[in-house]
Amino acid sequence: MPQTTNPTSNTENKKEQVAVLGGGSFGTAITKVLAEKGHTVHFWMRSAEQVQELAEKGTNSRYMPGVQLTGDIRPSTDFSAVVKNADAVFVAIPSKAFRNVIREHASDFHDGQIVISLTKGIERDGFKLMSEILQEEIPRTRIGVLSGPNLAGEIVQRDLTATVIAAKDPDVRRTVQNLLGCEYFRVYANVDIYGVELAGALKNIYAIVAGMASALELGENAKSMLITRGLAEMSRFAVSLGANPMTFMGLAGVGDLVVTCTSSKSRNFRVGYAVGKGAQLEDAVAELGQVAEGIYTLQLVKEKAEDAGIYMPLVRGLYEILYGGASIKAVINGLMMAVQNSDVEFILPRTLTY
Ligand SMILES: NC(=O)c1ccc[n+]([C@@H]2O[C@H](COP(=O)([O-])OP(=O)(O)OC[C@H]3O[C@@H](n4cnc5c(N)ncnc54)[C@H](O)[C@@H]3O)[C@@H](O)[C@H]2O)c1
Ligand SMILES: O=P(O)(O)OC[C@H](O)CO
Repeated sequence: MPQTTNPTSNTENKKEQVAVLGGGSFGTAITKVLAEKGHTVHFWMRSAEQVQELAEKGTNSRYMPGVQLTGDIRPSTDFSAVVKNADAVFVAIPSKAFRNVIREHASDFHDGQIVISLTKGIERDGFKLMSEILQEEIPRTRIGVLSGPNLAGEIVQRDLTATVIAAKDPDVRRTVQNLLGCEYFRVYANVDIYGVELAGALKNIYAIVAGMASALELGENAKSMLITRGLAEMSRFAVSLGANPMTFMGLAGVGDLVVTCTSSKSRNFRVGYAVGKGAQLEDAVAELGQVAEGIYTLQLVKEKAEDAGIYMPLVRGLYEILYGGASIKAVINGLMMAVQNSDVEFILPRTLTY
């Protein structure tokens, strides 16, 4: 008989030793969730001042102003000490620095250790995702990625959300569900690491587009059209690179795309909004003071799509605006007047008449 009622919680409450690498907004948010679940969190930050502030006051005012962290949190600049005794390691280092940090400290990780990337970006050289970097630099570990509609500023307020752990090893998936799952944070599972990770990186591009549309007050219908065509475009791209299209139906796909394209709490959305209001890209990024991965992902995806012959009109249009000096109005007009084609190309193939 199919089960029609909710089973009781499958979350265990065993206390573990865990490590978080990266003292920015998301590293801080995940540290808070883990510490509130009772785990001992060894928290690596590169800034000695931030370590001191967290140790003395329980705050990270540079990245999470006004948020009090409680529980057994052990901040440190000593990478080796942080990683040494951890059963699982969560990595929240921006994509630009990710490989260097892992490579420099590769010998600190131990065989079979669980290492989970929280980073939503792509490496320029070779178009590598963070799980691929982990595989190359620390192949003795067990690798996974975590991605979903997870605005750090909401998680630290204990606002309800969910995420996805993608890993090949079922023990890694179960362990991460147990480590993080709680009354405000649910963890769903997937095996499509590449799809989950690509979805998290690609949605940042469309969040910039959506921020721009919001600044220009294009309307609610336009917002919906952009999100849906963004989904079509990102899944077309990911599938051509080997991801499973169904992943884009889940929290790491639609879920994350919707939140970042509709919320001014998203840094990528905010950059798009500022440019839509007339700011220069460099000024918008400087004003943000935090990472907006979509700026870099856009360049890499545009190049990759052109090399592979993948049709990505929103990516191309945004690139022309941000890096080619095109007017937003001309790009919108070009997009609206392009060949009208299939809605869902997995049902009705696109006609290649352009
Ligand atoms: N903030 C969110 O809501 C959120 C949610 C999910 C995923 N993410 C992803 O998490 C990753 C990290 O983003 P964030 O929001 O924490 O960024 P952030 O801008 O808030 O912080 C970046 C952190 O990285 C550190 N850092 C930068 N270069 C470093 C280096 N060379 N060595 C060591 N540390 C370095 C900075 O000191 C800072 O602590 C990004 O890929 C982002 O897409 C963020
Ligand atoms: O603030 P952003 O735009 O980096 O988005 C944060 C998270 O990825 C939302 O899930």
